[in-house]
Amino acid sequence: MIPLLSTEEFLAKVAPEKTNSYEQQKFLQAASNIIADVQEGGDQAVRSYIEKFDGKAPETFLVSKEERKAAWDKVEDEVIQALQHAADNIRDFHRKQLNNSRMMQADEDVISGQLYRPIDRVGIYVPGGTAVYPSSVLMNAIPAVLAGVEGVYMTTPVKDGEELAPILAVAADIAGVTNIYRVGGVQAIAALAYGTDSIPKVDKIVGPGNAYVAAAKKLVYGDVGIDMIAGPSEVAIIADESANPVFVAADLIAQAEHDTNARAFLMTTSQALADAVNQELVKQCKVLPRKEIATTSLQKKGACIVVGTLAEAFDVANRIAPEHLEIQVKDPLSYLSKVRHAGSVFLGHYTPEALGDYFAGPNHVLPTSGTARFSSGLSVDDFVKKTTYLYYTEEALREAGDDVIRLANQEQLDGHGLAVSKRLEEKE
Ligand SMILES: NC(=O)c1ccc[n+]([C@@H]2O[C@H](COP(=O)([O-])OP(=O)(O)OC[C@H]3O[C@@H](n4cnc5c(N)ncnc54)[C@H](O)[C@@H]3O)[C@@H](O)[C@H]2O)c1
Ligand SMILES: N[C@H](CO)Cc1c[nH]c[nH+]1
Ligand SMILES: [Zn+2]
Repeated sequence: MIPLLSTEEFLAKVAPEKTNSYEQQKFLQAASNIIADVQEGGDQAVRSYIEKFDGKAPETFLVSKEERKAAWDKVEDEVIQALQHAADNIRDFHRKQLNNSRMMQADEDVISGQLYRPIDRVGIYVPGGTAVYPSSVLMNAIPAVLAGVEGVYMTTPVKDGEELAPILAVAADIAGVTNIYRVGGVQAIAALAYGTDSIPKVDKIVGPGNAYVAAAKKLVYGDVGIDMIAGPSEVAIIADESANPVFVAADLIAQAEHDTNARAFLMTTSQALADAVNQELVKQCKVLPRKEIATTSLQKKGACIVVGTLAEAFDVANRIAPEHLEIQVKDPLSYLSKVRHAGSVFLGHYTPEALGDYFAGPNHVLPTSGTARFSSGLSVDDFVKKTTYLYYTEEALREAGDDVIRLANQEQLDGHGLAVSKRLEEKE
C-alpha cells in the first residue's frame, strides 16, 4: 500500500516539487490567467470561474447576517460545544504568542523601540473543494482577532451555489470573522488581493488550499502579503519497534485522506513494523469513506523506509522538512532537540496529529512541501507588523555624528552626511 523504498528512491520521492516543474508551471499558468481576468472583470469574472469549477454560482457571494444566525439552529449542540472547546484551546495557545510594543533602549539621550500594530484587513481562505473545514476557520481567524485585526474576511467555495455549510458559519461566529464570501479557488484569492464590487481588497491573505490556491497566493504576493505556501497535507512519522502499527497506519491515513496529492511518509528502524503498518493500511482503508482518495495518495505520494538508526531517520526528516512530524518512539521527548525543520511536532504514541488538526491549541495551518525549512506555521505574528522608532537628543547626535558621517562618505552619499553635519554645525 505504502511503497517500501531504498534510501535513494525514498529521498527522490519525498523531495518537494520544484517551482519550475511541469506540474507546478501548469498550476501557476492556470492561476495567472484567472487572476488577470478577475482584475479585469471583477465580480463577473469571479462568477464565471465559479460556474466553470464549482457549478452554479451563488446569488450573492456575501453570506447574510440572517443566514449566519440561522446556521446556529442547524448544528447539533454537542458539535457547537466541541467547536467552542477547541476555540478556547486555540485562543489560549495563541494568546501566549502575543508580543507587546517595547522599548529596546531608554537612556536619557537615546530612546529606541518597536511598535507592534495589527494589519487592518486580512483575507482568510478556508478550503472546501473536497471537504468542509470548520477547524480551518478557527485556526485562521482566532490568531487574527487576537492580534487586533479589524476586518477578517473569509472566503470558501460552495458547490452549485448551495448555502454555506452551517458549521462554517457557526465556526466563523465563534472565531470572530467579519464577513464570509461563498467564493473559492484562485478567483477568491484574486478577489481578495485586488478587490471587486462585493469583495474587499485586503492587506494579507492567509490559509491553506489546493495546488491552484497555493499558486495563486504565490502570484499575488507582493501586491498583498501572504502567510506561506500551505498546500496539500503531509505527515512524516518516525517510529521504532515500540510503535503500534495500528496507530501509525491510522495517522498515515489521516493525512492521506485529505487529498490525492497528500503525502504520508514512514521512517522506521523496524522492518517488522513497516510490514505490520502496511497490512493495517489495507485493513483500515477498506472501511474508510474516503478510501479512494487515501489509497491513491498513499500509493502515489506515500513512501516508507527502513533505517539503521533513529539518528538516520531524523536526518531524513530534517531533509523533508515535513508539515507534520510524528515521533512514535520510546522516550519521545528526548528526541525533540533532533528536530531542525518541521511545521509542527507530535510526540509519543498518544498524540495523533488529528489532535492538533482540531483541538489542542497549536495552529494547523502549516508550511508544506519542504517550506518548513524557511517558514513557520500560522501564528499571531502573521497578523502584526513591527515598526521601529528612534529618538536622539542633540548631545547624542553629536556623539554619534562623526561615525555616521564617516560611513556616509564611504557610500559616497554626501546628502546623508550633511543631514548630520548641518545639525551639528549650526550650534558650533
Ligand atoms: N495545510 C493546512 O493547514 C491544510 C488544512 C486543511 C486542508 N489542507 C489542504 O488543503 C487542500 C484543500 O483542497 P481542496 O481542493 O479540497 O479545496 P480548495 O478550496 O483549496 O480548492 C477548491 C477550489 O479549487 C478550484 N479548482 C478546482 N479545479 C481547478 C482547476 N482545474 N483550475 C483552477 N481551479 C480549480 C475550484 O475553484 C475550487 O473551488 C487539500 O490539499 C488539503 O490537504 C491543508
Ligand atoms: N491536517 C490538515 C493540515 O494539513 C488540517 C486539518 C483540518 N481538518 C483536518 N485536518
Ligand atoms: Zn488533517
